[in-house]
Amino acid sequence: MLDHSRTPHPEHQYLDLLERAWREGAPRRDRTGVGTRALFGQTLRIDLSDGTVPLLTTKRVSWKTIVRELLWFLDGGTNIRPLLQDGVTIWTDWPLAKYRRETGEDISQKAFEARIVEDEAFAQRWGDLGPVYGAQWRHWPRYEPAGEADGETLYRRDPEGIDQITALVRDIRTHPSSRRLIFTGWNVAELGGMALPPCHTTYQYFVADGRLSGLLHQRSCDVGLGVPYNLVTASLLIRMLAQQCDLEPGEFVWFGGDTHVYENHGDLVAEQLSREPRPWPVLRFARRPESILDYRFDDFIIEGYDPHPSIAAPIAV
Ligand SMILES: Nc1nc(=O)c2c([nH]1)NC[C@@H]1CN(c3ccc(C(=O)N[C@@H](CCC(=O)O)C(=O)O)cc3)CN21
Ligand SMILES: O=c1ccn([C@H]2C[C@H](O)[C@@H](COP(=O)(O)O)O2)c(=O)[nH]1
Repeated sequence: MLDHSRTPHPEHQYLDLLERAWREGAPRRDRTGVGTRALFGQTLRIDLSDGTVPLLTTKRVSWKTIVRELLWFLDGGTNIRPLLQDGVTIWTDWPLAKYRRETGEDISQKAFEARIVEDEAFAQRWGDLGPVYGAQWRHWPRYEPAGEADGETLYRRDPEGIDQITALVRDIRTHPSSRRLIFTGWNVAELGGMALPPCHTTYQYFVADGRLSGLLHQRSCDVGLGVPYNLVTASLLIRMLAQQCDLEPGEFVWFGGDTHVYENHGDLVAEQLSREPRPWPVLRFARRPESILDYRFDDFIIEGYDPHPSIAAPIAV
């Protein structure tokens, strides 16, 4: 293995984490039954001020998938249909497993995905993940008193709920020194209805010297597969928020809770640690959209991404 400790490329922080989790992580029998090696409470610090984004170069990471997923979150989406219409299949496993379990039908992933795309009613019934990220970010449930009956107060659910994203942009603009610039998907009351409780749990922002920094608390971190996506999502958000609030990007601080490598990712670890990082690409925006909710796929221009080839690894469901 190469010595990743001496060179300054920021990707070495990720590679070191991958290596340490694999070598020193505590063996655990996890929910999926696959088994992991886990560290607890890990930090990465990534400078975004030069316009770069932490798209790993020691394997190809599909930034287009990440952009589409982020736009789906921001649109309040919780059904996999719009993702599949854009060719994004990373969320199919959960609805598929549920469908197979409840119907006993041994449908292939391809056939299931085709059916979700073709048949809207089928998608309504089987494509929803419950009140996951999009629902909490844009429509956190709120209840208002709606009269009384039999001496009990009745409550009506506000159909719009609380839009944490719009509120965040407003607060960054009006109160940049606030210590409450936070949004979260961790709605305790609704965790039970989610296909998967949020992994990239809580986002916090900080403005100083005209720069916007962001911190992500990720409670559960699949270092091999999920973290490379999560680093990009959080960085894109910082860039979008900065653009909307007329700030420059600052630093991205990643904080991982249960930070694990799956036992079946050994080949990925060995292959990836044998590779030298290349310069990170730069993100440019094609325009300045009206609001944080108006970004389109074509607004994201990634320049200078020249990664090593992708590395296939199994996902634990
Ligand atoms: N065990 C696990 N790890 C995760 O990272 C994860 C979950 N579950 N469940 C929810 C989401 C879904 N995410 C996923 C799902 C699949 C890939 C994946 O297979 N990525 C491949 C390429 C896939 C593609 O481009 O279509 C990769 O090489 O990164 C990554 C993240 C992240 N999350
Ligand atoms: O954005 C994501 C989503 C999921 N993950 C990983 C982390 C874990 O390996 C699983 C979730 O399982 P839990 O038992 O709910 O923790 O998915 C990720 O790294 N990033």
